[in-house]
This record gives sequence, C-alpha cells and structure tokens, in this order.
Amino acid sequence: MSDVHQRIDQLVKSNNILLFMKGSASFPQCGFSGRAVQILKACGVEASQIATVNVLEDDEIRQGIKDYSQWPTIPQLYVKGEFIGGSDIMMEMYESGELKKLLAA
Ligand SMILES: N[C@@H](CCC(=O)N[C@@H](CS)C(=O)NCC(=O)O)C(=O)O
Ligand code: FES
Repeated sequence: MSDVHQRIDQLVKSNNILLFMKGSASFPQCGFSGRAVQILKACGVEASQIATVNVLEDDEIRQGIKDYSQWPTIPQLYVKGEFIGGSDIMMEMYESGELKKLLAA
C-alpha cells in the first residue's frame, strides 16, 4: 500500500463523516465544496461532526483521493468508511431523503 493510500485509509476509518473538500467547512474555497457542506448541514449534521480535509493544502491527497475512491473530482464524502459520492450525488440523495437516513444511522 502506498504512503498516501495508507494515510487516506486511516482518515476514512477514523472519521464517521469525512468530507474531502477545497477549503474548510467554515470557509469553502469552491462552490461545489460549499454545496457539499450545506447539504450536510441541511441533513441536521452539526459543523463539529463534520471532519474535513482541505485538498488545496495537500497535493498528494488531492491526487491520492481520486485514485483511492476512483472518483475524479472534489468534493468527496465518506460516511463510516464508505465512499458516498460528490456533490451531485449528495444532492440527489438529499432530495430522496436517503442521505439524512444514512447520516442519522
Ligand atoms: N459534478 C461534481 C462537481 C465537482 C467538480 O467538478 N470538481 C472539480 C472542480 S472543483 C475538481 O475536483 N477538479 C479536479 C481538481 O480540482 O483536483 C460533483 O458532483 O461534485
Ligand atoms: S475550484 Fe474551480 S470549480 Fe472548484
């Protein structure tokens, strides 16, 4: 396992709700990442429950997470170690009520 793969594995396994994003929850640096944070909040998740990784501060993770999840873009949401998707998928799952259920479980 490569170093970055191992780092990501560790992050994903130790944070219930983990968002790889550009910027931070309180200061998103891209509209897609901002939308992802808003969707989580709309599901009733407190800011303090959201762990985030700012990929703009870590080029290795910015590339590594795409390989890890086999998903080409940021943001990327992980819940309980499982890759959920980017902001479009989050929005679809929010609208169907599925995301709220998943986050509450
Ligand atoms: N449709 C995507 C939008 C996300 C997106 O297009 N992200 C781009 C621009 S922020 C990206 O991550 N590009 C690669 C990069 O910046 O490393 C989604 O559902 O999340
Ligand atoms: S940083 Fe330009 S679209 Fe996300």
